[in-house]
Amino acid sequence: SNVAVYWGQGAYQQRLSHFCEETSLDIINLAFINLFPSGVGAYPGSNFGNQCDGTVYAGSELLSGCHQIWEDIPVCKEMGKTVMLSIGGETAYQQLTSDLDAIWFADFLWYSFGPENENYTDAYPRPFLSTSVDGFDFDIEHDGGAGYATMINRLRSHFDEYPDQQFYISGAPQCPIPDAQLSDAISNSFFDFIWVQFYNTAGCSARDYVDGTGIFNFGDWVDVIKSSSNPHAKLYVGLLASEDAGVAGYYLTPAEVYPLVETYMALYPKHFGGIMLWEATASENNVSPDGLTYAQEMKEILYS
Ligand SMILES: CNC(=O)NC(=N)Nc1ccccc1
Repeated sequence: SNVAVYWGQGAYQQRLSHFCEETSLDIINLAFINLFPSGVGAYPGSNFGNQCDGTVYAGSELLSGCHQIWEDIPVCKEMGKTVMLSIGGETAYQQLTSDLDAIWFADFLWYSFGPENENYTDAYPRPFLSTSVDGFDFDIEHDGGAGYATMINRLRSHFDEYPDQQFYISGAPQCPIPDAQLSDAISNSFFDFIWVQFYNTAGCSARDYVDGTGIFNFGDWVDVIKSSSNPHAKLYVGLLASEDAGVAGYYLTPAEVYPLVETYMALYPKHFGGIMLWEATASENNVSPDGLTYAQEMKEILYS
């Protein structure tokens, strides 16, 4: 099973290739396309922290100088990594106000960040030049609901145009069921991976499992997946990669993670996909007494 990490919002983070050389990482979510288009024809905005050179496409907040990323995605692919582009995050403006918006946004993401198509190079920018991402992740933290199923179904119709290539859709709901932002999309469009953020909502978190409080609801999420558009989607346990990576109190030490993973990997072998971590730099800076980063500790647990 896999270790997935978010990269792009880490403090003083190293460039992407540094993490793609990390054998413990399988899937890397580039965070984030953080601003949605203001309307059909408008560009979305992006933010990758300390990366890129600060230039944007005229009249937009879409970064146009992400040289480290366009140089490193091919390295990541050579290393066998799956590179996803993550939409959303914590920032303000993310709303799909109509199906036309959803379709425009999906087309923009596909022609700008998917496989290069010479029929569209003058109509859409190529922020990562000719290199393509392997799919799109939805980290929708508010204003979700309608529109996402339309957007994802549109993306999947584009995926179908490349039958010999694998493209993926993933989502990062909070642990309460139904997730206010993504439950409609999960029911009505095909997800390959669902990584639940079991680290910022009391009552259903991984911390609850360890403390014997609340009800860690991985099993209920398996039921959500079984009745979704893709009953075979893989479900990941989302965790914080260090004490200070998110809301205080939700971090689990590797020793605390071990029994949770052993239990749920055994209970749900068909759906258990692995572990998702927020986020890459926090993991890098969280080295255990035996010298392993948190992600390396997670990989050891998955293969124990
Ligand atoms: C998958 N997305 C996230 O995990 N976002 C996230 N953890 N945002 C956040 C970062 C720092 C403090 C609180 C929340």
